[in-house]
Amino acid sequence: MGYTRGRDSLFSVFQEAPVTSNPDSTPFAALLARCAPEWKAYCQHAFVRGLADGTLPAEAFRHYLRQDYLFLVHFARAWGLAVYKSRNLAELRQGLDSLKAIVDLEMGLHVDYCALWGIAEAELETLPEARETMAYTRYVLDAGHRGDLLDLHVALAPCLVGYADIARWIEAQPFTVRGSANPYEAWIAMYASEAFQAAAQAERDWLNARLAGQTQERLDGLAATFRDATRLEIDFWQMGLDGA
Ligand SMILES: Cc1ncc(C[n+]2csc(CCO)c2C)c(N)n1
Repeated sequence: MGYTRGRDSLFSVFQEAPVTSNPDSTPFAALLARCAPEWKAYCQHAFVRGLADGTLPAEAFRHYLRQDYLFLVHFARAWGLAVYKSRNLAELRQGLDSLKAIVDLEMGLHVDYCALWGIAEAELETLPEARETMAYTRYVLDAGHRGDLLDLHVALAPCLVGYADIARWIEAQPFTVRGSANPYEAWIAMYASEAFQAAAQAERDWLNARLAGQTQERLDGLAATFRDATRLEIDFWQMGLDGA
């Protein structure tokens, strides 16, 4: 998968913000702390544990991969919405670059990866959409429609930042199996890669810059959005397990 291709390729578009020095006292860390139970349930879900030790049933992973194709289509639309919600050229460029990265690169990589798991592109194009996919993707789009660019980014954060945290959590577990003994090695390596981790950090940095100085009332609303999106990520994992 392409995230391991290097810092100047797929995720370079996310890497403009400076690196944070103390991630534990940032506004984004405070937002995360308010959703700690949901974040833990998401990052340490049974699906994630199955990826880590390689025991996840292949059919659960296939169901997840199929629905993730549809997820990515709507995720691309969300970046299109970010373009629309932009107020200056820098924001326009950020949204457009992310949109282009998904449409021109990530979708193709996902289709290739699905093929390795025996899922043909023709099947992906005619898939019925699961309710969990609908709920999550339309929630994110609605958060962006009714709010501004910050609301949209907060709704998208569990996706980008979450998968980075998940990969790091997997790497730290004693039961994790790495290498060819684990059929999910490529998935783990992609999200654990330096390029992907840097992209997630760039998003944390962007959020920290925007969250700083917001009123308590505004932060309450954003925490609710972040919590909802995290709950919908939990449902997405569960959908994978239930599909097996
Ligand atoms: C349900 C679900 N949630 C998160 C991701 C991860 N993800 C999807 S797009 C993207 C980032 C940048 O374009 C990332 C990290 C996923 N694949 N599926």
